[in-house]
Amino acid sequence: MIIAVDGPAASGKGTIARALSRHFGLPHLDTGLLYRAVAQRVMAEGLDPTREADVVAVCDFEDRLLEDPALRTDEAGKLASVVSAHPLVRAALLQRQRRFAQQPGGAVLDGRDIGTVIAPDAEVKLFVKATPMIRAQRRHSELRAHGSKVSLDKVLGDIRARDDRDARRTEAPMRQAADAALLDTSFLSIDAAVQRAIGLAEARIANRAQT
Ligand SMILES: Nc1ncnc2c1ncn2[C@@H]1O[C@H](COP(=O)(O)OP(=O)(O)O)[C@@H](O)[C@H]1O
Ligand SMILES: Nc1ccn([C@@H]2O[C@H](COP(=O)(O)OP(=O)(O)O)[C@@H](O)[C@H]2O)c(=O)n1
Repeated sequence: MIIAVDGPAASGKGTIARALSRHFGLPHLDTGLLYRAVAQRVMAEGLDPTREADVVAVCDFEDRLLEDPALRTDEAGKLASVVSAHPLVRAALLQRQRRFAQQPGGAVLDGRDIGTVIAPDAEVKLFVKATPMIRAQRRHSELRAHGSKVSLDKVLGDIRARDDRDARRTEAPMRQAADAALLDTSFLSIDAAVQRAIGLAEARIANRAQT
């Protein structure tokens, strides 16, 4: 069984995807980390992120890079959304994600285009959203907890710019798949959002078993 969880920054999709992975006993891939890893290599090697061919050249990296805490910074997230707009960068990361999705027994993946491009046949698809201000507050607390002094206004501005870039790009833009269930976490606690996601997933699974 493949579970696809998509949505914008700090909507709670990673929290939900990890909880679904535990609940159903499936391996989980945070696909945003792949783009963050590419961004990290672009920074480390002093490359120009707008030069598609140069970025493609750093798309082949080992899994252990995904554990680097530097990938979690705001800069890496922002640059990830610049490099992820290049069609050839997306193509270079596609098979890695499909292989993970199609492993025997299934998997949970979260990102922007899992339900639309990576695993369009996923049995369960969720699109997680929350208002930009609530997402900015969540990301702001997270960054503050890691020692950043960034202001809420700056985080909100970055989130809006990233939403815009991710939704407007021509290749695999962020959007809700036609058959994805929408989950608005704006006014839900983490526990409530997770319970709602498990309920939606189980309803989908039961529904498919009947048809
Ligand atoms: N429903 C929620 N209510 C409050 N905080 C949440 C909720 N869901 C997630 N968070 C917190 O918001 C931050 C971003 O969540 P995360 O799951 O990493 O989002 P995403 O993967 O969409 O970027 C984390 O600090 C997480 O603990
Ligand atoms: N499947 C995916 C996942 C992430 N991304 C890009 O990678 C960036 C960082 O993704 P992320 O999921 O780590 O970001 P957060 O939602 O955690 O802030 C996004 O803004 C997208 O531009 C993508 O294009 N496709």
